[in-house]
Order: sequence, then C-alpha cells, then structure tokens
Amino acid sequence: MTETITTTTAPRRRLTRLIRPELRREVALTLGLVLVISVYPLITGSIYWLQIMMIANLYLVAAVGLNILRSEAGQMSFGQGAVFGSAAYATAMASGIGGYSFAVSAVLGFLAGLAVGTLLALPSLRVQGYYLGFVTMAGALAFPELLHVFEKQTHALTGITAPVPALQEIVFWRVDWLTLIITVLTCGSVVLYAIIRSSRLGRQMRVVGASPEAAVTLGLHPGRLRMLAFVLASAITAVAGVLYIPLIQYVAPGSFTIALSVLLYFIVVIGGPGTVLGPLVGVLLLYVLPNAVLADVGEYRLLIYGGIAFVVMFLLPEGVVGSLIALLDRLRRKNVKGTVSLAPVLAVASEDTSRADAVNRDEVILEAEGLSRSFGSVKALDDVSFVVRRAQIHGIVGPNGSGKTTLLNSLSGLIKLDAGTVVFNGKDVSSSGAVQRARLGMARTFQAPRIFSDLSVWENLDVGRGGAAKDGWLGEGLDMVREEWDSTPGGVLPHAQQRFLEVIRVLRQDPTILVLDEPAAGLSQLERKEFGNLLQSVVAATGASVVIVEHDLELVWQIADVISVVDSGQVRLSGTPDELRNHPAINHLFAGVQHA
Ligand SMILES: Nc1ncnc2c1ncn2[C@@H]1O[C@H](COP(=O)(O)OP(=O)(O)OP(=O)(O)O)[C@@H](O)[C@H]1O
Repeated sequence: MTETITTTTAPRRRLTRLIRPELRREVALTLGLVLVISVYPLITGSIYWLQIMMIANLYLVAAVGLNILRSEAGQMSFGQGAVFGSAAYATAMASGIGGYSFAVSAVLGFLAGLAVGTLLALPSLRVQGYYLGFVTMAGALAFPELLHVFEKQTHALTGITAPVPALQEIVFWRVDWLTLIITVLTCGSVVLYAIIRSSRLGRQMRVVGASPEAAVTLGLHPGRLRMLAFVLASAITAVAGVLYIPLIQYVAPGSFTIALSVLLYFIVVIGGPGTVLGPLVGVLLLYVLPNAVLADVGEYRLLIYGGIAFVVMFLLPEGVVGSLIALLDRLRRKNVKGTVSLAPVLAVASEDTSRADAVNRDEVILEAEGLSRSFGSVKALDDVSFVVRRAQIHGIVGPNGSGKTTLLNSLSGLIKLDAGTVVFNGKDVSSSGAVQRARLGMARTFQAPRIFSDLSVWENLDVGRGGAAKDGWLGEGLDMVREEWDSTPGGVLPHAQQRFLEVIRVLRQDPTILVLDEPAAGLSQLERKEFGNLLQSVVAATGASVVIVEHDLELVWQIADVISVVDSGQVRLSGTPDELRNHPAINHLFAGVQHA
C-alpha cells in the first residue's frame, strides 16, 4: 500500500519542484484556461469554435516558443511564422503529395521547421536586438515567395489538401485524437516554459540577454545559449506547425505570410513577455476576440493587431499580464525587508585561513607583458607589464582616464590587445576569449554591479558555471541564508549588498584570481572596511589572488600587498604600500583628485 502511494506521488512532487513557487499559481491558472477554451466548444458542439480554439492552442504553443527566445534569451525574431509555415508545408507536401503516412510526414515536417529555425538562428551569433529582428523578418517575407518560386514542388497556386482521418476518431465523449493531442501539447508547452524559466539554464539565458559582458565573465557562451534558445523555440513552433495540417487539412502560401510572424510576436509582447499566462492572454486578445467579434477578419488582421498593440502598449508597456504582475510585485515588495543577511556568509569567510597558508606565495599567477591598446589616437594602454603572485592583492590606482578599466578588460579578455601577452596560471591566454579565461579561473566584476532585478538574490548567485559543488568554504554560510535569499528579489537590494553579492557570485566559480573594477564605489566608510575584510578573508580562505582597480586609496593602501600606479596608459610606479606611501610622485599624480 505504502509503495503504491510513493510511486504515484513522487514524480508529481518532483515536477512541481522544478517550477519556482511564484510561478505555480500562474501555471495552474494558464492550464485551467487552456482546458476551458479546449472543452467549451465540445460542450456547445460548435465545430467552428472548436477549430478556432484549436488554432488558438497552436498559436499559443508557437508563442510559448517565442517567449523563450524573447524573454529568456532577449532575442528578437519576426520569423517564427516561417518556422511554423515550413513545418506545416513540409508535412502537407509529404502526406498530400508524397503519399507518406502522417507519422512520417510529421517527422519530416518537424525537421523542416527545425532546419528553418536553425537557419534563422545563425545571424544571432553575430547580431542581436532589432538587427536580428530585421534579419529574421526577411526570412518571414521570403518564405511564401519561395513557395511560389518552387510552384512545381509546392503546388503553391492550388494549395495542398492533406486530410488525416485517423486523428478525427473519437477517443472518449466528444474528444477526438487531434483535440486531445493539441490540448495535451499546449499544456505541455506551458509547463515546459515554466520549468525552463525556473531552471539554471533559463537564468543563464536571461543573463546572456541582459548583459552579455557579465555572461562571458561567468564562463557562459552568449552565442551558444542564444542558438540553443532559437533551436528550442523552433522545435516547439515546428510541433505546432505540424499539427496545423490534420486540423486545417489544407495549406496554401497565403496562410503563412509575414502577418503570422507579426501575430506571434504581438501575442507575446501584448500578453506579457516572460510570463506564463501572457501568451494565452495575447492569443485571446489578438486571435480569439477578433474572430468572435468579426466573423471574417482576414483582410483587417494587421490593422486589428496594430490597433490592439497600440492601445495595450500605450497603457500597459509590460503587456497585460506583465503589467499586472509588476503591480502585484510592487505591492508585495512594500512588505519585503529590502536587504538580506550577509553576516553568516561573511563570518564563515573570515574564519577560514586554510588555503593561503598552504600556497607558495612567490608563484606567479598572472604575467602581463607589453600590453598596448589604442582607441583611435588615444593610447589607453602603452606597453604595460606587471605580475601578480599567488594569494596577493594587487591594487591598481591612477587618475580618471588613465587606462585602468582598459587594463582589466584586456586581462579578462573583454577587449583585444594591439600588442602584448597575458600568461595566466602558466598558460598563454593572449588569444583566448573572456569565456575561456573565466573557465580557467579568472573572475571579473564591473564598475556597475550586474545584479539582475527579475531574479531572486539566490538565483543571481546561481547563474554561473559553478554551484554547490564548488562552494567549498562558502557552502556552510550559503546554506544558512539560502531560503531568505531565494525569497528576496535581487532588484530590491541596496547598492552595497549588490557589491558583496557580486563578489560572492564570482567566488562560486572557485576562481584563481579575482579582477575587480572599482568594487568599493558607492559604499559607505563602514561598508568599505567590511568589503576590504571580505577580500582579505577570501584570499586567506582560498589562496586566490586579487587585482583591484580602486579610487579609494585608503582602502587600497589598507589591503593591497603590491600597488601599481597607472597614468596615461603606463605603469609609472610599482611597490608595496609602505614603499609608495610617501613617494613624491604619488602626490603629483593625484594632485587635484578628490579621492586622493
Ligand atoms: N571603447 C572605447 N572607445 C574609445 N575610447 C576609449 C574606450 N575605452 C576607453 N577609452 C579611452 O581610453 C582611455 C582610458 O580609459 P579607461 O576607461 O581605461 O580609464 P580609467 O582609468 O578606467 O578611467 P576611470 O577611472 O574614469 O574609470 C580614456 O581616454 C578613454 O576615453
């Protein structure tokens, strides 16, 4: 008896756990509404409305795919109608012209949709945003034209009739196979979206969409993740396209014009990108409602989409569901503390000095030799050389515009050098990109902290390649705060906590060196002291080295083992804090600089 209960409830519980708690109600509501729109026409017995609702479901599935692309990976595609259309057309050609069974035709149709989707994805490796939108739009415009060009094969003038009688058979009550399959597929795509949004993969896609620069320094490949999002979106859209054939039983080029791509895009944007319920609301507003109000909306479609889009975007810029959720979030955040407990993590950090005692502090971890980089006529770096040793804090100071950030960018591989070499951990990484350097153990933070406001504090930590397995000495402290951090949105944290969080995030990558750009900017006196303590604890506990660019000279002189002074793209001085403290050149270099 006990065994039976365990086996039937465990998978369900596991599935629920894959979806974040704040999404579960939205998922339940969306699934409930999908069932209502699918079952309602069966109750009334209206064949017309059953077909409208089944098409609505297929558009919803395609829009869910686009939602992954748009909201998770931040990509713009106006070409999903071509993916849908190519899957449908290939299915119809295989079954209606080639005489293959529906099963074989469906596989061919799916592969055709996937191939077109992958083709549209290729530009995403090079261009993003609206540029990508225009490239994909070209695909959507070309698709129906190509069908005409290959008229002999596609029967573009007459269209293709391709009925699938087996799927019209009743399974139970008034439900036939096709209605059942489409409804289950739609529910499945909604659940899949929620799972992806809750997963680390989904978070990584969002980081890539929001800040490719931060993504590469966390060891994530923006191009690969974008490509994956495209392929995933296209696979989902292709399944919907395949099922269009048994539903409509006929295709012609006119069904897959640019209007379909525009409809799918508007469905996501108007419903609310990044929400589970949004695409369904978009389908109801843009497809079901016009069909209910006007029996034949064919020639007015674009006008209707445009009109509704104009009104909704004017009043609710985040889409209907997106704006509603944003409002609820704002109300909820009134009761949220706005800070998280850092003490348990910082306490654990300060207790452990195990690794630094064991390492060879003379070992060179990073060696920069003759680094040069110009921007037009500005020599931002001019033959810069220095070394960083194991478990050493190397401070880099210099006046504004002296080349400090350019130096960090060239160390971490974010910009290419005109000349010079960087050897990291004994390996020449001069021609390696930022992702490879991050994967080799080089962590990086930025002048403005890259904390993602729509992720929880914990999710913000859990986006890189590291994770619990790599937490090591941090793990104990993180275990204590995990629940609290997971229920606090990253966006509510004050600036100082965002700074600390960013450092803790890169520590989860178990780095050999931390490259920090003005990490104390905007911190109070006390916070700067705490931050300095954290860095010293990190070095002691992990044996990692730190390169820190900082305008707060007091902090640098307190924590650094070695300081390099940069001016006009050159290292002017280098030495221990004591050696440089009263150096006459220091006062000269910083004359008139407020922080100095
Ligand atoms: N992408 C770029 N395009 C053109 N010029 C640039 C670029 N990045 C940096 N520079 C120029 O290179 C020089 C060094 O800039 P950099 O940002 O490295 O200085 P910095 O010492 O970090 O300054 P700050 O302390 O103000 O952050 C400046 O003259 C800057 O204008």
